[in-house]
Amino acid sequence: MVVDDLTRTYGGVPVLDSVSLAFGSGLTAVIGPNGSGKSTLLGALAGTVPPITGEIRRPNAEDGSGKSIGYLPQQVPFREGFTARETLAFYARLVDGDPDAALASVGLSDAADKAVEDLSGGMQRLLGIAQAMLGDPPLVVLDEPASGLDPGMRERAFRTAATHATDDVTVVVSTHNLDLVDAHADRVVMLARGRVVAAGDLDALRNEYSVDTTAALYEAAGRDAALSETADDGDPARSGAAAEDEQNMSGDDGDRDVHVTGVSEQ
Ligand SMILES: Nc1ncnc2c1ncn2[C@@H]1O[C@H](COP(=O)(O)OP(=O)(O)OP(=O)(O)O)[C@@H](O)[C@H]1O
Repeated sequence: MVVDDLTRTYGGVPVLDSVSLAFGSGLTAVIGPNGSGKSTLLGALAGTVPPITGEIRRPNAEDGSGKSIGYLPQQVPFREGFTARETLAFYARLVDGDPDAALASVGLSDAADKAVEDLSGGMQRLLGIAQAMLGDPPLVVLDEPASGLDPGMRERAFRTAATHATDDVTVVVSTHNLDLVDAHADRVVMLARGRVVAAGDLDALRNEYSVDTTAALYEAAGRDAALSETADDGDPARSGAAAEDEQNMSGDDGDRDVHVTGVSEQ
């Protein structure tokens, strides 16, 4: 999947600013501070947020007829009065999926006959993940799948997402749970103020920044982005990377505002 020069504004204010990315198969985690544009990017990937400018090219379902995108939005409005199994069965009929297998994949088999309104918030989240994955779409977009879940359930949600992310399937999740990114993600996109500040293979990025964890990467890339912004404030014509190199005179690769490996800003 390719995102090419995507810009989205609200009220004239850019929320995503010239974002270009290429997503490979596997699990990509989109991270960044509150309000950095993660949900907007995921909505754009899922097709619910139309870009103002730019383009998104998505993978198609294998035979061109199945579900091509599975999407878990931040809020899932399930219809009250139906059980978890009935809810998934409704969607499963549309895409030739198996509701019981989907419930089992997120550990909800025992809750199959509970009405959705009687499920806890976390269980509803897991049901949303199962619904997004029904029909095995080649692209699954999960907006904060671990939000509101206890540690065990968070782990399960990410494991389910990672298991689903095969050579043929691209799974994109947004999250603030950086330990789960360490444990499960193949690639990372970090946003700050609507811009990509780091993107690529997680191991390669950790190497590049000489850090061991995604939390440390988050700090380092955030610091670099802030430096770039300060430099840009002084002279908008200068790139952040160039300004930073001038500041620290390090003479390294000068590539610190955008990292290109696997998931890449193009
Ligand atoms: N429908 C909308 N109308 C107006 N502004 C919006 C809308 N959706 C998002 N925004 C603004 O866009 C910015 C980015 O929001 P977004 O939800 O994409 O960030 P986020 O990184 O997902 O944040 P969080 O981590 O808090 O979920 C915020 O300033 C938000 O107020």
